[in-house]
Parts: sequence; structure tokens; C-alpha cells
Amino acid sequence: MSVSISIQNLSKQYPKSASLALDRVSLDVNEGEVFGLLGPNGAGKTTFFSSLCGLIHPTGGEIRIHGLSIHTHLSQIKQMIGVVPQEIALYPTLSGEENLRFIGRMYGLSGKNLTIRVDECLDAFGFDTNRKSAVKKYSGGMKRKINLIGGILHQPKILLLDEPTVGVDVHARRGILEMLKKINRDEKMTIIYTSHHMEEAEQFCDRVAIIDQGQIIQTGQPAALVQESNAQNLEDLFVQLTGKAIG
Ligand SMILES: Nc1ncnc2c1ncn2[C@@H]1O[C@H](COP(=O)(O)OP(=O)(O)OP(=O)(O)O)[C@@H](O)[C@H]1O
Repeated sequence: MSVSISIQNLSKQYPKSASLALDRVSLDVNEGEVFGLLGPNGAGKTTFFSSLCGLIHPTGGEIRIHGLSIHTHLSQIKQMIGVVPQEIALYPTLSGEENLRFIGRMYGLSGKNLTIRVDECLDAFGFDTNRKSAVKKYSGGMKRKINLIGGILHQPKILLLDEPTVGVDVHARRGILEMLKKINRDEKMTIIYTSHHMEEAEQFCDRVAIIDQGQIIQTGQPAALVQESNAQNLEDLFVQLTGKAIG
């Protein structure tokens, strides 16, 4: 199995902050793995994601994506990564399709390739003629799906998902997770995922890391971690390790 993301001693100290937001984090994520980064508020998840996609500069350590250092190959690495932010970042008066065409152009897609890719993603996520309606008329689940498609249009090798199912009903949540699993399987896309939903993480992730105060305190397969620690489930283990509720 080849390594997709290799992180060595990653640290981040924000100016004027007394403590490290990331404190010597080391981690390898394999190609095609679904990896959950789970931690309480303020643990360092957003800082970790922002470092991976080059939005902020770490103060120490090294990130390699498919063997390339982020210090020297940032523009190439940006093309390899898709980001799905927690906040819905869409124009409400434009349709789902128009929003995606706009996002696709930002990733360098154009012409026939853009049209085909937008269509196939909208089909895969179950959009019909509603793809032409303004996003402001969409349900929470539909907005989430468009937000998510925006991150995969350019067929990235790695997808960063920040709480992809927050605020959606059970049915839409299941649909989103099933589609993500399918893409992960079919395209061998590596997924790094955060969530406050422990039951979802337990089912969705091949491996998880529990992070607190900028440090990774446990890594492993969810079922194995739960069994080894005699916890009832992942949420129980999380509370044991961090002394905090997930959110
Ligand atoms: N721009 C900033 N300047 C100073 N400190 C920051 C900044 N951004 C984050 N921090 C601090 O860094 C630490 C990690 O924050 P981060 O946002 O990465 O955590 P998080 O796990 O994503 O939290 P949440 O679940 O609430 O989104 C926190 O102590 C936070 O207060």
C-alpha cells in the first residue's frame, strides 16, 4: 500500500498564542484510506487541514503528498487536493449546476470536460431537473451535496472533508456517506474527514486519530481501538482519552 500523506513533526504556533495549535504531529495516511481526525473544539483539526492544503504555514515539520514536499511543490499539491469546507460556500441565487460550473472553472476545468464532469457528478448524487433551480430553494442535504461535489469535480487524489453531514437529515446523511464510499472505492481517493458524529466516524473510517491540544493521542482502526480499551464505542473511548465530550 503506498503512502498518500506523510507528516513528520508538524507544529503550528499562531502569533501571540501561548500554546501550540499543532504540537509535533506525525502521521502517515495510505492511498485510498478513509481517515478520521477526531477531536474536541480547539484540538487543532482546522489548523491541520489548513496546513495540508497550504492555506497556512506550519512553524515546524514536514508534509509530503504523494512524495512531494509542500514547501517546494505547493501548486502541484493544490491540484491533487479537494477541500469541502464545513460552511456551505455557494451562491444562493445561482443554480446547483451554475455553482459547480463556477467552481470547476476555478480548478482549471473548461469547455466540454467541465460540462461532462458537472453532469456526471450531479447524476451520481441524484440530481434531476432540480440542478437548474436556485440553490436558495434547496434542502440542507441538497446544498451539502453540491458543496461536496465542488470538492471532487477536478478528481483530486485526496479529499479533505470538514463535517460533511452536519445539519442534514438521516436519509440525506446516508446518501452522502454511501456516495463518498463509492468514490473512495472506485477512484482510490484518499479521504481525511472530521466529524463530531462518533457513530458515523466509527462506520465510515478505516482508521481514526484522536487529537487533543494539538497532539495525536491515539491512532488505529475504530473497532480495534474500542476493543483494546474495553470502551463501549468510539464516543466512549473519546471521552476516556480526552476527558471531554465531542462537541
Ligand atoms: N488564527 C488564529 N490565531 C490564534 N490562534 C488560533 C487561530 N486559529 C486557531 N487558533 C487556536 O489554535 C487552536 C486550534 O484551533 P483549531 O481551529 O485548529 O481547532 P479545531 O479542532 O478545528 O476546533 P473546532 O472543532 O472548534 O473547529 C485553538 O486553541 C485555537 O484557539
